[in-house]
Amino acid sequence: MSAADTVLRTEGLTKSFGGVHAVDGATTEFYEGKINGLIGPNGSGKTTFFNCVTGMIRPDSGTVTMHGKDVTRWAPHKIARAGLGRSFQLCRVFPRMTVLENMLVAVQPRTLGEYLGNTRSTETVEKARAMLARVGIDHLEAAEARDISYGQQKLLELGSTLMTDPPFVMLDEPAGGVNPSLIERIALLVRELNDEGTTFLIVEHNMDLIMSLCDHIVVFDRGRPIATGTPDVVKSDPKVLEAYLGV
Ligand SMILES: Nc1ncnc2c1ncn2[C@@H]1O[C@H](COP(=O)(O)OP(=O)(O)OP(=O)(O)O)[C@@H](O)[C@H]1O
Repeated sequence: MSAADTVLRTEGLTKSFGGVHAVDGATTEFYEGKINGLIGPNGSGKTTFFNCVTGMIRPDSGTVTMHGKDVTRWAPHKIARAGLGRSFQLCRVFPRMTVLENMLVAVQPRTLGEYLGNTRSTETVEKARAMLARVGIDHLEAAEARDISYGQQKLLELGSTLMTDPPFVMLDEPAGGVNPSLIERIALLVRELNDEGTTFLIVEHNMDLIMSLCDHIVVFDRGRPIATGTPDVVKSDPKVLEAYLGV
């Protein structure tokens, strides 16, 4: 694939914590219009990589290019404005707000009236309801977020991430702690959105999900990629087996 197809590129990305090289000179490419996956054994640096790319932590060195723009060390909100939506490994919702309110706070007020009145336009509320229906939790709109299941909270977080129509979405362990039927729903939604043009980068432990969903996979070990390619290519790479099984 050519540089024009690249949605995200890192070069020599490095982040250490004390003596631990969490991300160690990682040069990677992820592609526009694809469902990209990032996998690797525990502690291989996936979340640190994710956080460096999304601006949550500052890399020590290296560069991050998104949609052709150098976004290295940009603040998370600025990266979000440049078209990145993201979800968190540990689900982030506002527990005492209702499901619908959680969806609405994902969108900035668009008029002074909305801002001052702390209200949202009918159009925004309709969009929030439609998105809740899409992720399958519209029947829970009046419930407080803390009262719905963890899997439903993950769907809520995903729905709120999608409220701003980001062209590129990064998901950190969307299936973690989620029951199989909700995992299937997440997979279906990712596929549908991808068909509609949204690019994904998914960090995930659930190998079946990654292998069935992704077009392009990067495998991390000790803070850097050791294999890249289609699911079939990485599945049969001896370096990947070695990293996972320690053989
Ligand atoms: N804030 C931190 N302070 C110190 N060490 C850290 C910190 N964050 C990560 N590490 C270390 O960096 C390494 C990479 O961790 P990271 O969480 O990025 O890996 P991971 O591949 O996401 O792991 P997992 O699959 O278990 O979530 C690990 O050795 C971890 O202990």
